[in-house]
Amino acid sequence: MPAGKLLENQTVLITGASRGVGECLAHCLAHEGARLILVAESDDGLKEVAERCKAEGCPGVEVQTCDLSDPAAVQKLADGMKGKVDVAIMNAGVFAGSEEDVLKGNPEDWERMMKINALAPMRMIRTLAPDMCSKGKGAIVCIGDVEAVHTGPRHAAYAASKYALRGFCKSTYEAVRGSGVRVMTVSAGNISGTAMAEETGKAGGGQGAIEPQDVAEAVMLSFRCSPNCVAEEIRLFGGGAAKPAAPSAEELARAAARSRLLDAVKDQQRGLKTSKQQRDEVLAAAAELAELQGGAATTDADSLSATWQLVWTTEKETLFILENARWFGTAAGEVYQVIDVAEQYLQNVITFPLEGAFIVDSDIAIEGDQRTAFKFSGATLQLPLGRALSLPPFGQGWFDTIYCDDDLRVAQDSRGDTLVVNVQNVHRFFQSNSHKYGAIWRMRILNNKVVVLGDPRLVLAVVSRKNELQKAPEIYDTVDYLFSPTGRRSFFNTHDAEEWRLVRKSTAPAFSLDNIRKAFPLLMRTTNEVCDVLAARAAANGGEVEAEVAEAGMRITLDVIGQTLAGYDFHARTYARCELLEAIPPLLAEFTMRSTNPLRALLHALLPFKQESRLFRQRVKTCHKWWDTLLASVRSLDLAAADAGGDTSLRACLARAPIKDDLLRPQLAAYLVAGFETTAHSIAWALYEIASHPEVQAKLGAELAARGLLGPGARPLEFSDLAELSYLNCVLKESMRLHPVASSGTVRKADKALTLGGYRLSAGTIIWCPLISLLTSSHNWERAEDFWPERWADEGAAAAAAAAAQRQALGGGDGAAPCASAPTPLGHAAQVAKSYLPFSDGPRDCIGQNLALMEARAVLATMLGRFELSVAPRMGNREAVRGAEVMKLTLQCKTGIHLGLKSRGRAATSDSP
Ligand code: HEM
Repeated sequence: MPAGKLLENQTVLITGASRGVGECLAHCLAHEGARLILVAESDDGLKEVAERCKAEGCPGVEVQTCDLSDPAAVQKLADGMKGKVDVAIMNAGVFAGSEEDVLKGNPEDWERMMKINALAPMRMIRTLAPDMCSKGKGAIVCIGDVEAVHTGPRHAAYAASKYALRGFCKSTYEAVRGSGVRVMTVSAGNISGTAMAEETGKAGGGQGAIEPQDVAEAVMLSFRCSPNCVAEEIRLFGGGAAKPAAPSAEELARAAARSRLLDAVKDQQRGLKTSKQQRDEVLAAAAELAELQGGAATTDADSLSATWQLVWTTEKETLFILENARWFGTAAGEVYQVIDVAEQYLQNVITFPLEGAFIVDSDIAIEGDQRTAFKFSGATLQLPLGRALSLPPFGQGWFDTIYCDDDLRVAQDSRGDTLVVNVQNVHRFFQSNSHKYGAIWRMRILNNKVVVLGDPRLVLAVVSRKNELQKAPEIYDTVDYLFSPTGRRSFFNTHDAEEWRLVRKSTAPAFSLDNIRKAFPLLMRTTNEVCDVLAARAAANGGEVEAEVAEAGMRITLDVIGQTLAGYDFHARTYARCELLEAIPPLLAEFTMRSTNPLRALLHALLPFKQESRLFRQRVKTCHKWWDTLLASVRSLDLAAADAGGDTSLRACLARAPIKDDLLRPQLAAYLVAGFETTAHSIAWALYEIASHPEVQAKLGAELAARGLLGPGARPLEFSDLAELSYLNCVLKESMRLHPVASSGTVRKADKALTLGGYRLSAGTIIWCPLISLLTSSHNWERAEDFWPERWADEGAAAAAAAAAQRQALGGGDGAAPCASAPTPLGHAAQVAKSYLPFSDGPRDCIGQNLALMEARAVLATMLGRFELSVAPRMGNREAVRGAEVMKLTLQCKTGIHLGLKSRGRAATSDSP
């Protein structure tokens, strides 16, 4: 065990340790190196907690059962602990009876509560406190309730028992003060998942609920307190975190008007193909949007400064150039407006691919809430081969920003023209350029020459074993610092082919279908627990609730990867606060931006005190702390036992790999990062598509019903069902095509000169293979932009063959990759099917694809079996959802994927809410 843990060599007793706060405490304390004595009324669940603590590296765990309502049993327990424990945490408590008021309560229930909640801990303290005082050290913590601080008309006897405990603790605190022994009460209200919450019908939390993990963290805080001071009481109330507010009527109206505007400009080629009627529709939608914004200030540095891309305009000069670029021997590319308010600078750019551009520079000055004045300061016509023609400045004017949000801006200028611009995502940039320029095209990132591929055959040639091109350090090195404080690289981003081979080979057995299948029971438990939480919320809300399903997916996949990778349980499925879930998404967003703008790293280094820089450092530090936790957990595995039992889990494979800690740490980080977000967002996009297509949902419902997997009386999903749910597999496959979470694909570097697609590439060229270009281009697919699951299912022989192949892949354990055996597309040649590469291809393809597909299929089947889905109004229409796409290493929806979940009435399937 690494030195320096908070409770190293200390023995801690926890009562009520089989669940809830007691269980969370056990995990926290195990991490801090404590030996544990876990007590509960029965064995139920207690041994499992003990096993998990051992797996997390706890140096010693003992379990004891004790009926705390029996004074003799309590005294026996207390006597046995004398001289043995350094810390005693009195956590067990009951809420007996009902919520009735004092006039209707049952005295027998009162007696039970007094015995367990007050008299048992009092007896324990009476025995243990003097013993600790004689040693001059120790700590006693009682888990109380805020009902003993603020009492209402109900729960009278329960409150009385907690008052008694609080009083006894406070008095003991005074009595032992100065002896070196600490006594503290943690009073918490409405802890979700506790006996009280369950018995009062609040299981699963609700508004103002506190998670067991929150209480455990408060207790841990007291151990971290300086020895110079003592905490007497900590009171915890729910409602600290802002509850996601339901969208207001104004927000919904704005979202609808925004969608109308985007719909109106669609297919109009930036204004080149606009009829008079369409023009009036666009202007009316823009005016409506401006009015709904209520004249709120739209012109400030934050909202204006960005690189905006033209969506639609009435400006004649711009439309003239776009229409007639071919007269100058070129094609018109994109039109950008680059605004930097701090530098008082605006640049209008019309690109002429591949290397030309017409650039007009202006000085700007903000003149009011909406008005920005500009004055042209120069113009340049940039021609291929580095030639440029300077033109003189020629005028001035102003524009009013009538509407502006994070991604969309509408402006009207001094000549009466209207301009609709948006912020473009990097994946859509790749997609649209590949569509326009075809199989292979060039771009630059700072000084780097980049060649982008949109043809599946070229991509396959680049990623194949034959070429074995290494990943481009210019792009992948940005994540080094996240994966390891010392900059050691993982096999995901290493430049060292030998190191990659070693780790890939050592861990490959963990991803065989036979091995993945062993994680199925864990996956189902985790999925059902998350569904239980959502179902409890729906029940408390009349049967239906709005949920953010990407988060639900991440809570499932994080717990699964934590257990398979390191035998570590994050408990994310309980909806407890989870540091990694908070830290990783914004970090991945930052690293994605760094890969196309390396100057960001420099900015963070130059301005270390900016809030953005501080947050970045803090989050990276949090991740580094967790990598250490995972490392300790992997190293605590009993390898001899694992070898004897033929354990080929990822944890065992990594523990066995002949690598030292400094190299193992980044592998754990890479596996964790690659292994949960990707799958969760794929699940969320598929659920979105299902919710958006009622006919698809109905067909899926019928498929599940036919197998007894739908609604209240459904049987549990089994592993063998996954291969048989052929329509569900088509839906997932199509959704992963249309929303490829690994849109950026893979980026390689030519180590020597090579010929590709007839072009000679010099050594050092970066070769970018954005998978989105393969997966969504109309060069490769019929109805490329449509969600069309049926493309994967032929009614006749092809479907039967595909299902058989799939059965073999997921059930047969022959090691074949499931994507290779999934249905083939309708009406396309096999060669076109090669465009379907959501997991990349070749020796550096996704090692986790079997796990990912099993997870996605099982979660979709379970959620659909338990809920009917609808798209929440706050999502807006498809155009709005597309506008909210964002690449944060994975492709996701900026605002989350909010769906209405209507419970199908199945009872909870897990013990804990
Ligand atoms: C739907 C979910 C997933 C998708 C779409 C996906 C996609 C990909 C893609 C496209 C690559 C190649 C990246 C590159 O070349 O830069 C990749 C690599 C990788 N993936 Fe996944 N992945 C998914 C889930 C997972 C899971 C669940 C795990 C782990 C348990 C995982 C672990 C990895 C690792 C370690 C690599 C690097 C392999 C190497 O370089 O040899 N992925 N993934």
